[in-house]
Amino acid sequence: MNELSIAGPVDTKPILSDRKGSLKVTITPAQHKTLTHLPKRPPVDLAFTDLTYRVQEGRKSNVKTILKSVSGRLRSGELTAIMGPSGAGKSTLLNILTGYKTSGMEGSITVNGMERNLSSFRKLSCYIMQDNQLHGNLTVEEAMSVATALKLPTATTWADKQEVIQEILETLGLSEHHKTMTSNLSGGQKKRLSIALELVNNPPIMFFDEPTSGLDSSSCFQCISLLKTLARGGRTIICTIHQPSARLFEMFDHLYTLADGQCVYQGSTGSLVDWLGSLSLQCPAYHNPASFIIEVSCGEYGDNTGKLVRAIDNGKNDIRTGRPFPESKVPNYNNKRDMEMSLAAERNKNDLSQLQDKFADGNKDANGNGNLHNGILQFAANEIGKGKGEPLVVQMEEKQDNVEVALLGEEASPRRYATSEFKQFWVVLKRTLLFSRRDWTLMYLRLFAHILVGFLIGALYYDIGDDGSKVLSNLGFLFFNMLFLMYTSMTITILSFPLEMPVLVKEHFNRWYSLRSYYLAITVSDIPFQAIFCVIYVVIVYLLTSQPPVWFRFAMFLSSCLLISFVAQSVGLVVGAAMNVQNGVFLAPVMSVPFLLFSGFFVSFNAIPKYLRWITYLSYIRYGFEGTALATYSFDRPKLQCHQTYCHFKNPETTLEELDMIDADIGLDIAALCLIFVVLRVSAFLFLRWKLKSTR
Ligand SMILES: Nc1ncnc2c1ncn2[C@@H]1O[C@H](COP(=O)(O)OP(=O)(O)OP(=O)(O)O)[C@@H](O)[C@H]1O
Repeated sequence: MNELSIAGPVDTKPILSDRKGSLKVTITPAQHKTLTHLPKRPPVDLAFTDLTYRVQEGRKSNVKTILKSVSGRLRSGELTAIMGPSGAGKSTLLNILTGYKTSGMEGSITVNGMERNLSSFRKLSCYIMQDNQLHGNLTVEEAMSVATALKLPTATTWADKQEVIQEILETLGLSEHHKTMTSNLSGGQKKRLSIALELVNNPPIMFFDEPTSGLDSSSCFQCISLLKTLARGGRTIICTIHQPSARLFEMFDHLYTLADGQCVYQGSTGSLVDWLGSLSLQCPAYHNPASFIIEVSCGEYGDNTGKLVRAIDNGKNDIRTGRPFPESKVPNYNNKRDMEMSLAAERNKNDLSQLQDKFADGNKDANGNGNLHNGILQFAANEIGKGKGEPLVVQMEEKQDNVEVALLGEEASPRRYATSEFKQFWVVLKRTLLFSRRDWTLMYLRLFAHILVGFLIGALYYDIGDDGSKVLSNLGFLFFNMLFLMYTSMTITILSFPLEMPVLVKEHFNRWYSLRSYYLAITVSDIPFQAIFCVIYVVIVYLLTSQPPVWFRFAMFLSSCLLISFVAQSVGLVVGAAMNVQNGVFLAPVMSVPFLLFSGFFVSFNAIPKYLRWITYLSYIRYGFEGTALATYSFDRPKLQCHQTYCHFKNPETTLEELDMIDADIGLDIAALCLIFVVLRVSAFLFLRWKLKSTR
């Protein structure tokens, strides 16, 4: 006999059997799950009035208006869908509301009736972008630990953080996957993890860009159910969505529809069909209302956009309330009954939030979802009917006060981030070191390449270091070292760094850490690995090629090689920060060619035309090559051995004269490399900052 056990929200334990008695379904009561350990945050209503957004296209005079004086109001405790045909301006509106885009915008955005302060608003909100942007090399648990370490105040104890993680993972159905690598999660699980990470500090406003994209219908349902549960907990949940199924559509509380940058509908999803009908736009029977409004917006039933925009006053009206807004901070009730009704609805939201666990669990069962949902709504409706009017005035006033205090508190706080910059640096550093350890390409392939090439070079130039007849080959060896160290450290950074960008954009925007802490952490994190690989390579080639066995010469040789690899890594960072992988992989080697040509190996300094000599001063390869050449041949090195009748370069000074390095100073070479290193690292930071701003 098959037995199917469903951990459901129902308190009874019915046993269902088919007629033959072959299937037994046991519904066991679920654990009571609530997000009780999350920090308390105020409910937030967001309103925007006469919002216009313009971009400049091509020439300066060509201005395109994407949003045309739209208004709207998004309430706490509601799940809002922003819908519209492709190109209507949904993502643009979302980007403006989140504060992701700020330039080119006109109009007003208010938070709980007060003009939005972007800085404090960003602390109250989070933006979950379409493509999840997760680090694949972390387990769910590790990702959550990083989020709690960065997003919760440092004073929060380890045990409390663990409680928060446990609670969120359980509520979002991820606890059994806590050891799974993020890269191995399914699409729906990745989406839930993205939400879980942002839920850590319990932001009262959550924005989602197409949360259901790429998910199958069951995962879509789970995802929207989850968003609805979050909304029922008093949060303001706003998402853009492309034509949801009728089942999904019903789950949204509030619909905001755009067409050609204007609002064509704002109100409850349930009122949509009637409202369109009142404007002589009859939704055919059994037709999905979501599809119908999109078809109407696309002009499939004639040009109705103007009519709809006028009827809804471009978003100033709301079909539910029929009242214009934004409303004043203290609601302007017409009479006592209006006030009581409104407050009862407010309280009802709180009642519903107590049921969020039941709703969430119910969604796990694809068959039972709808009924459960209706059941909860029915329960809520009954609760409204019970009329607990008298104490509500006090409740509401308290809520108003709390909102203001909380918002003012956030605004008054000078801190942009929950933790100190040092803590951010430390957490990001530990996370980056963990990635590096797990990244096969970054670690083991790189180590293998250094050892393999080291032995290959050692075999090719075996024992030539002290042979007066092979000095030219030895110079070739010195130059090749520069080439190898430069390319390995540069390309790995060019390839890996741009892949980090989307995660950086998301986490930095959602106030996980400052760019400075992040940059410092990634700068520091790769230095030890690069240093170890470089030391291994240099030891192998130095010994196999029989370079002078003198400690101070080895130290100078190694220092030059280390600095070259650090500088090349910095070039990789600049290129990786400024451009994408394709452009970087092509441009960085091409841009290195002049530096290689002017390194002093192909043409000595005096032979270079005077007007081109300045390039040699910029060539870090020159300083590295000069450093290793001086470490090998300078400092009164005794004459080399000569096994032939005549060795022109038997005297090391002859080699230095030939290279125009007789007066060169290794101290200057090392100082120049250090200076170039610092300049490049600062430039990479500035490029990164510019890139973060320009992507917005
Ligand atoms: N920087 C820009 N320069 C020029 N046009 C832009 C720019 N950004 C957006 N647009 C245009 O604005 C319009 C709205 O874009 P948006 O991405 O907001 O649409 P959308 O409703 O989200 O579309 P979709 O559903 O296809 O993602 C589109 O016509 C788009 O081409």
